[in-house]
Amino acid sequence: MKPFLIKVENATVYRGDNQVLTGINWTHREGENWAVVGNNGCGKTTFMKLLFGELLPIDGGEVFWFNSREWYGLFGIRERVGFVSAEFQKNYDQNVTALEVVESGFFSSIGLWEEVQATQTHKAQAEMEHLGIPHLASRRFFDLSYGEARRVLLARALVHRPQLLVLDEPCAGLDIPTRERFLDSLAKRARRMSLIYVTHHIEEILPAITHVLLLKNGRIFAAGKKQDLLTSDTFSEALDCRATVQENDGRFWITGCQPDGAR
Ligand SMILES: Nc1ncnc2c1ncn2[C@@H]1O[C@H](COP(=O)(O)OP(=O)(O)OP(=O)(O)O)[C@@H](O)[C@H]1O
Repeated sequence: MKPFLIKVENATVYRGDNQVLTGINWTHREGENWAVVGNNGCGKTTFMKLLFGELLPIDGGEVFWFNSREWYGLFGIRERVGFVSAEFQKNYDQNVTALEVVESGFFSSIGLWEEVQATQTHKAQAEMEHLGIPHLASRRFFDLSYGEARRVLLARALVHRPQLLVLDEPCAGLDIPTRERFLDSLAKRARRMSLIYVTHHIEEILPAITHVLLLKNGRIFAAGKKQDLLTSDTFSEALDCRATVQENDGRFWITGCQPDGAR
């Protein structure tokens, strides 16, 4: 059996007084790429925060990283796991430039507290070029449109070549050409890193994604191989609607949905 990247054992997670996740058992092994799908409020972002070490389980639940049963340490996790989340968009200083945001990816920090080497600046510029945003480099991050800022954060996550990249709805707010450009660059990277990709839109699930985790009301509804789970019946039950799922050229689409329950 291949080594695990993340193993979650019996994790129950509270946020405030809300029990958001209950009894989660899940393992991500090397060579797998996962999509995480579920309705609003089912606990996807909470689950991502658990995987990134930002939230901890209670009642004896545990999370382990990189095939070790020791506490990996937040710094160790940040070094090897890239995270793209809309929340980062709010946390940056008003005067920081887009290039500086990308450079901060080398230090897994929000903001720049260490001196940036010339080679790091070149890599950050190359990453922006690759994502089609070199023209944003000297703009204030704070002034960028939502979609522009999202692409800068993608460059930030990719620049330090993480072993595992966690993306929480990375394409939300992107126009279709930008989304497809991003997915294309992600598909190329997926050969060299593992992915966990949270989305509401199954058409974003790339051929490189091998497994799907369906969350429902804070519990795992189903987890397994993509081909087994991306079906109309499973989706209808997981999302509480009558959905029609179709595959086209390695991508999946919901071509019809009646929001009146699965049955
Ligand atoms: N800081 C918090 N304090 C209390 N409850 C919270 C907090 N953050 C989230 N929740 C609640 O936890 C539940 C799950 O939230 P979460 O953001 O994980 O869901 P999600 O599946 O990512 O939703 P969406 O698809 O809408 O982004 C929601 O009911 C939410 O209201």
